[in-house]
Amino acid sequence: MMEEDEPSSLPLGWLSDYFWIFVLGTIARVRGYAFLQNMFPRQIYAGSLLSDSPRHPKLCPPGTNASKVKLSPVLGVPSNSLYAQPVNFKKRHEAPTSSKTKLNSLFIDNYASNDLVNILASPGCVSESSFPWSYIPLTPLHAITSWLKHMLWILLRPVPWHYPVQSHKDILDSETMRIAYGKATQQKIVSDELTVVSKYDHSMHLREAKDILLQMASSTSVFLIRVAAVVVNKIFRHSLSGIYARRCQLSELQCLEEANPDTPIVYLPLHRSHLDYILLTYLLYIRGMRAPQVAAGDNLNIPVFGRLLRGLGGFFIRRKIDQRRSSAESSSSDERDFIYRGILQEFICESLSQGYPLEFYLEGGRSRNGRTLPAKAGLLSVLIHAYQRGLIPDAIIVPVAFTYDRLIDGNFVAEQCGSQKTKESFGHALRSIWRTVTAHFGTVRIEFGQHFNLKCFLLSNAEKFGLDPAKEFIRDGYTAQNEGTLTSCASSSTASLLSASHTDVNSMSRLTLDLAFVVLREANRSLAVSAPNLLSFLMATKFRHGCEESDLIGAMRVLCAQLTSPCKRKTLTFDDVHVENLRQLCRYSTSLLPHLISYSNGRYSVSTSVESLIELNYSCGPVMEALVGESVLAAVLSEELRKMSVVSGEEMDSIEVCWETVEKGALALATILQNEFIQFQPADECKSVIEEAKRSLIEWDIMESRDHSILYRRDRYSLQSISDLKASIAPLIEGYSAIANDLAHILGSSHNICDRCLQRELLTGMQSKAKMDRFEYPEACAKDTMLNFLKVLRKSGVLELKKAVRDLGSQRPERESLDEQTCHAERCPAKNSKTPVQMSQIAAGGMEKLTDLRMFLETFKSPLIVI
Ligand SMILES: CCCCCCCCCCCCCCCC(=O)SCCNC(=O)CCNC(=O)[C@H](O)C(C)(C)COP(=O)(O)OP(=O)(O)OC[C@H]1O[C@@H](n2cnc3c(N)ncnc32)[C@H](O)[C@@H]1OP(=O)(O)O
Repeated sequence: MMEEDEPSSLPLGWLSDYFWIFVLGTIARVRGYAFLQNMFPRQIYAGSLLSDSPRHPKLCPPGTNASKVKLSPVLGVPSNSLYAQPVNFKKRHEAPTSSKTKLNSLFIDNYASNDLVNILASPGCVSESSFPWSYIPLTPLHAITSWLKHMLWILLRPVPWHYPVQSHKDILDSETMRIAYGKATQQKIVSDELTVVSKYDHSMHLREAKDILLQMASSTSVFLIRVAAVVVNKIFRHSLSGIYARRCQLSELQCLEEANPDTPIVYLPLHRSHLDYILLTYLLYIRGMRAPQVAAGDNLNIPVFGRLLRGLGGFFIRRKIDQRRSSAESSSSDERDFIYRGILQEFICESLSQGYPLEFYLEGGRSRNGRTLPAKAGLLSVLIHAYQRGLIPDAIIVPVAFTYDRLIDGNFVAEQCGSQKTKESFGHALRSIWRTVTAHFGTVRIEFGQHFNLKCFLLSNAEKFGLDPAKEFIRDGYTAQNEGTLTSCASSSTASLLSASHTDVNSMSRLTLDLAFVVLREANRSLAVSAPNLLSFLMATKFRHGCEESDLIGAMRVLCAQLTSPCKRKTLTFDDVHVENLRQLCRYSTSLLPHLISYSNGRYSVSTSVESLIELNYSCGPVMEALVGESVLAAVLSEELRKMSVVSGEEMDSIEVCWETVEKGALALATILQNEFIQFQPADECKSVIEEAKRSLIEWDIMESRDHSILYRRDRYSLQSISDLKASIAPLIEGYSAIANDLAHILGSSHNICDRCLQRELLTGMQSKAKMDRFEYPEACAKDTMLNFLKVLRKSGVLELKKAVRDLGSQRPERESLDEQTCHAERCPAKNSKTPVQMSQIAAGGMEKLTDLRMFLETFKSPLIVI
């Protein structure tokens, strides 16, 4: 496979190194070194300058003398080639520090293992063995030719598949659309109280369908993908040190695609950055695989870029499928946009049946808190439906996860502090590109989770949800008769966008959701943890008040050992966990997050502004998720220990706690935190997560297992570990507790408040408390924390939402028409508009539940005294 990838297979033999070396070697002898060096500035990195061995470059960390030896202008030479710079270059290239200074190759040793491949570098880039170093002066020219070859290598990658053009006519005339037109007509009859439908109505639906399809459809162009791949490579080699993927996973995917040409691959990545879909398409193109069609929110359909994305495989979908709907809560059949749903379903089914791979983001958008979001199952239901209809023989589901050392999209702090999301626009896109080109973001790691077959999943899980696998998922059972029931609301085998509301089709929708959770959990499991993640986690929990470097390195070693232990098996983006390497990684991570963490005189410290802490919390995400079970268990355990010490009133060497009590407390806390962590969804998964956490704590020697209890030694290590683990969820507990208190206050005095006002009041309340230093963890004042807790309150029957429809068409004054549903908030934006509002109020018996919840959360706030 690799030989095939070599750029020497290009029709560019005459550009070979040796040809140029021969021609220019002669010139060099005549004109001398200086001339060539001035002509071709070269790219040399601080780390590699100190290297005298290409395999083991001796790298210099930032802050030391050597890091002041910086780059000259960037030519875009693959960083691998820099290994070979001879030591004596050091003196000649002491250039001043610039913002372009990269630590690019600083940690290349951490990544360049045999198992990993950097998809930014072509396999044939210069290596020591293939280049005669006696011709060192010609390196710049060599760099240009090898750069050219690299670009051509990317541009001329073999494309294994012709991308078929999708026939709009077939979609518009399909059986599904016929049903959709019928349903839309019925809807019109009911809403307009008509008795007859004119021909005009039918052609109106057809026109509407055509418009929707035009807005939605992609038109993949191989030429555009080729050009985009070159541009992507060029841009990201400036701003990233590397994009690493596992060789074995890539080969496996390639084999999978080659072996199953008729079975579409469905990529389901976690969504962290706009880079996700760019890198995935780039990677697949570079490896000679089919580029997928990617579901993009229609907010990205902006001038110029919208067209470009279409050509690169993007198709545009609404973020809210029924825009006519006034709220997500109502799902009466009247408000469903059947034509849109029909087109979306048919478009996806048609692409899948033509063999296009599909990519979409189950979370429905980028995570704002660094953790995995709950799934939205609409598109997944279309996939299952396409299989049920026999349009595809099966589908290969591939969970994907990206780890960024530093997020290119900026951060989500403003949104978390209550600002509106910035609307995508042409200018915004240009600014983002500029930011990307002019800054450095470390490395990206792509991990593919364990792939599986859709058919296999459905057949083996159907019974769990009371479905008959033979009836539902044996393709041959699908007949035109079933098609009839597609829209008849009766059959459970119709989990599609056009079928009965998924709230009615319980078993099927639960199975679909289960599939979504399996994918998200698998992607989450495979997510690699980077050094900045680890550093952020430690600085946000254990070392909030700063620490000595040696303490940090010690804690990081323990954390790495815990995460890679047999019970966790997390992947780290680096292999070497020796002290010196960890020291370098910490400094490197600090250089990527300078506004959050600083290092001076051997001490690390954290910026304590609310904004910084929120951003730091984002960066902790993957570690928090990996340890969430242990953290919940630690919180409950520490409360039990505190209670026991109070009761006994004496210091004991060890304490035995009843496991059942601890487990019960942990499950209750996990249920409250279920919207924060995908690990606790669905609720019946919580128990296994807590069981697994128990095993981890035992394996890490923090506690011991007895028959029905756990033995806990009161030594410094155990107490400190419990306290550290608890600290990772402490901001959430503090946030929830503050919201519960404020809510009792707000809804106690004003019984009705529109939901938006409630959210705003809660957030501003928390923010003003944070300003007055009333929070131990100010990052608790994040919008997502508040929204997630409100969801919990609604689910547990504390709060209820009521829709208030304002009838402003009448002549009555607005206040009267609102009746008792008036929002009492002073600044209610909906007060003077016709917007229907959601009113939040305490449900019957909700106040008591809220009080219980407040008391429960309060118990976890008391700190554990570490002896
Ligand atoms: C070479 C280098 C360069 C490469 C350069 C590449 C560039 C390449 C292109 C760019 C590409 C950009 C990519 C950006 C990335 C995003 O923009 S991410 C955002 C867009 N994507 C997504 O959101 C995908 C996931 N979301 C979904 O699937 C959502 O369900 C939908 C379809 C958007 C609808 O969401 P919604 O309106 O909130 O409604 P939801 O409650 O989910 O349900 C809608 C219907 O789905 C069905 N449904 C939902 N849940 C279920 C269930 N459990 N069971 C059965 N049916 C269900 C039902 O029919 C339901 O209707 P009702 O029963 O409620 O009436």
